[in-house]
Amino acid sequence: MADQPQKEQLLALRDRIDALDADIGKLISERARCAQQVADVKNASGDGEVLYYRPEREAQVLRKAMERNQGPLSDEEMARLFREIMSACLALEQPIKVAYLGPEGTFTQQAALKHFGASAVTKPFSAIDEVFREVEAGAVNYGVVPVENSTEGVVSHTLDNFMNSNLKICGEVELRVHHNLVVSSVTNVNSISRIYSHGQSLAQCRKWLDAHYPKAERIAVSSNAEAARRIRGEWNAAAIAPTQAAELYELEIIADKIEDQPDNSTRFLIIGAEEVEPSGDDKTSILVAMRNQPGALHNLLEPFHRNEIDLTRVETRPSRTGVWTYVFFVDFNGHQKDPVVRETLDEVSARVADLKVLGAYPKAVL
Ligand SMILES: C=C(O[C@@H]1C=C(C(=O)O)C=C[C@H]1O)C(=O)O
Repeated sequence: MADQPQKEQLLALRDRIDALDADIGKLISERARCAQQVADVKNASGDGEVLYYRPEREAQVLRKAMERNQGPLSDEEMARLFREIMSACLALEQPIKVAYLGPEGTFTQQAALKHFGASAVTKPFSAIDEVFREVEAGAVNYGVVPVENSTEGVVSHTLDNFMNSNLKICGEVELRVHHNLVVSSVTNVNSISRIYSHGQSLAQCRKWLDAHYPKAERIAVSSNAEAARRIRGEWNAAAIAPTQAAELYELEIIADKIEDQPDNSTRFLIIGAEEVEPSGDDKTSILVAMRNQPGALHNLLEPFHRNEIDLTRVETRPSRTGVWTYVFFVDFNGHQKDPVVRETLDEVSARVADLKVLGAYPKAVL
């Protein structure tokens, strides 16, 4: 092959790719037919509402795709391809409807696409409460809301919503978050005196802004995408926004990756009405209300420690009721149906004023 002219080599390789594509196409169709048959089976045995989307099964499919992978594609790249194949297959069973904290172009939309794939029908809402309400009303199957950022900490509004909601956490998504300084076609880049963004994004770029735009006024708005939309009519304004929002609103990126922490990332939760079965590598989130007494936190955490359950997060919020002083959000490794987790939760329940399992769900795969 080495002494073949380049043109012939390329022709031969392209023939080979065409043949492989034909095989891949056939196999994908066969897979899609199987998914349709799964739907038939689910319909035949289902009394009442049929569950087409199975988060635990999807996590297993993605993990297997990564384990099988021998390269040259990275495990993540391989899983992403399978993510889209599954998304398209599920859409044959039933297109999944997902509400997210919008508007279009936000990181939450990226998280929704990353988790459900491009065949999901996604709908933006302008507040976290509205996303919860939409899922509660059954207008959509799932919702996507941000919950914590690696630089700025917790998104308290999301946690507060769980106090008054019966929705379950069905999954989590992690997203590397990069910020850009963007301007519109009417901006005079030498006289930027206002910078719009979401409060969290402004905070995540604080040092960069101090160094480069110390005099500009920083204005917090409801989302990065809203910031991007706003500057289109202001000659002296810039926005901090994700690349997607810059593209959507036809803005120019004048500085990229301006976040202070290079590994800046945000975690999102998938909320839904149904509990999720164990996938083999899961997390559980609980909400605990406690009376203010000495040793209360130790009492809560001790059973986890004794049973060797890894806590991944402990967050405190004011309870907003006179009765309880503290409310804790605790995440830990394991599924609420694992025997050791069940025993631990029973023990903890007996020690606190109230305990609610917010959900057990597959750990983020991608
Ligand atoms: C095919 C199924 O239904 C859906 C589609 C899946 C797929 O394409 O692999 C996996 C889980 C479900 O979300 C199933 O339950 O196995």
